[in-house]
Amino acid sequence: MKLGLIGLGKMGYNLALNLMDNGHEVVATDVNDQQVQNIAQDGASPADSIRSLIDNLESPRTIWMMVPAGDITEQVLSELKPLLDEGDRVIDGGNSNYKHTLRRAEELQELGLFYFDVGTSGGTDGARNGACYMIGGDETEFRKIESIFADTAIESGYHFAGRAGSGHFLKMVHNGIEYGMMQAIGEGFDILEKSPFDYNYEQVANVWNNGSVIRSWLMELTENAFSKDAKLDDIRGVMNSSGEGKWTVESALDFELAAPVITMSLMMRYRSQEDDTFTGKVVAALRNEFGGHAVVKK
Ligand SMILES: O=C(O)[C@H](O)[C@@H](O)[C@H](O)[C@H](O)COP(=O)(O)O
Repeated sequence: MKLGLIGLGKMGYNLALNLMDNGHEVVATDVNDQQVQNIAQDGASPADSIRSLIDNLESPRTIWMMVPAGDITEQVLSELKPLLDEGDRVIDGGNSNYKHTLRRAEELQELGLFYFDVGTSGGTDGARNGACYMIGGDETEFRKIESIFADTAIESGYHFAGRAGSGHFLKMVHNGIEYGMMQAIGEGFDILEKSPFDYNYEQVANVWNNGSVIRSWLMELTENAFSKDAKLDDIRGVMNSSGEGKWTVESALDFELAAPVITMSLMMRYRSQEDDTFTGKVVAALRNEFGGHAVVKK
């Protein structure tokens, strides 16, 4: 089918190529003109603005947004809304907070538009060669555009989860799990690193990928990383985060349930942003006060 794609970053560009490989016609735009020219050379119809993208599609239009979650998604949507006609469909393929998705879906519904939240996993390689989609929205309408997901997903790699919001909620929890799994892998290698043995981490990850209980894509990526830099000497252990883990923990708190692994993984990411902590200073000072225990001076 013919569809519009807004956002030609690492994910969007690869998705455009994937869609075209699978016989879909893509009208694409981005704030970066160079990316628009590049994708035109790769076979898409270039649009120099959102308005021109809309003008190049017939209603009911399908517009796939592959832009960063938050303010940018909000801006693109407010630019899009007045240009769309009743029955048009908007897909949010970013990692949006599901609460924002619920609000946006309602706002679009009032205008007679359909909103699909599509949590997309698998990174840039997935976007290019077969992604994993977690999809929320109107089911009848979803069935009309199902082919764009079926064709660009890995085999059995898309799931219609239910009403609007359910796709992004599912992706959020997926990412919470991702935090916990990565933290556990990191801690395991840290214990190996402090051990009296001299392990080769690439080989360790490799053997764990062959038949062990913890074999996984994350362990394959671990193996890749160690194959490039045996002790990861070139990078610092600063772990950034873009929100999904925090929202997962917020949901657990809202539901008053225990999610200690995901919560601690998130806290460890925050901790990694600081070289020293005030908490540590206070505890060290207290040990010194009550027991005369030594403190490490600056
Ligand atoms: O499933 C995926 O492909 C990932 O979850 C991806 O969507 C996520 O955005 C990044 O891994 C960064 O997430 P953090 O910045 O929160 O670590």
